[in-house]
Amino acid sequence: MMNKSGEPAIRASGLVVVRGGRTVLDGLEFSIPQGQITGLLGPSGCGKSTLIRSIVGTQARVTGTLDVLGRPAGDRALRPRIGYVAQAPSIYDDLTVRQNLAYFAAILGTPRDTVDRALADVDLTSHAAALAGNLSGGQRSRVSLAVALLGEPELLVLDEPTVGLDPVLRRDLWNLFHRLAAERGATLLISSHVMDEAERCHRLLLMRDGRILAGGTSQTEFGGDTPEALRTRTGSETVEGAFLHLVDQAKSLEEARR
Ligand SMILES: Nc1ncnc2c1ncn2[C@@H]1O[C@H](COP(=O)(O)OP(=O)(O)OP(=O)(O)O)[C@@H](O)[C@H]1O
Repeated sequence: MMNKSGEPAIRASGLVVVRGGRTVLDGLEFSIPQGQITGLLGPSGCGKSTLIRSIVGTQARVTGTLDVLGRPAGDRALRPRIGYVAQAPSIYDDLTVRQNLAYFAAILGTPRDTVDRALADVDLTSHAAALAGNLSGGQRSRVSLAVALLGEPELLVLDEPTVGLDPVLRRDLWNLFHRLAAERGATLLISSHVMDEAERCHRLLLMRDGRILAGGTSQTEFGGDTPEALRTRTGSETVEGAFLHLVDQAKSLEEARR
């Protein structure tokens, strides 16, 4: 299932994205290790979704280097190897949960038993016969996640998967993410603007205003700071504290340059 070990799952160098005349990603340098959970954190509008879309190959006007599982991002051969869950759930409201999964399984050509496994993974077995249109927001996003799990992708890219979920479901989903990494060797890239989720990740990439604030290749050789390294390096008790410390540091550097 995994690539040659030692190779990063994702590697970016000089990555730039311009949208509507604005430089939304400004020369990113980072790498993401295989088989681990990397959290992509930063405030709303900092460019997380743009970076995620670049990685899964749906973003226009991407320049620089962006390699995913050993191939250039967007390469057709990558499609079955990546599971992507966007912020808005992409499911059919007039089909049941099971019908949604069976439909996507047929398109992907995955065996039928993958449907039951994906349902169990996201804890929706008891809702298999419910119409997707009648589900809560959190349940709908779990159906989207189940669709992404069908093909047992090597890389799972999840854009804010825990938004709007209650604490119990959030915990259960994070347990699932850890099982996918530990037992199936999957690589997960998970965006969030909730800093307390950072502690649940193996590695972190912190973003602000289209730039990497921490976790880029300048800090560590192999991409991503651990939450602990970030806290230690900044003398903070929490990742949120570390983030604020780095924001202030970046601001005073900018001011000193002026
Ligand atoms: N067509 C466009 N023209 C100009 N700016 C744009 C365009 N599309 C997006 N942007 C800007 O690009 C930036 C990055 O957007 P993006 O959706 O990647 O942010 P994000 O970090 O995912 O935010 P959120 O967490 O709120 O989804 C935002 O500041 C947004 O306003």
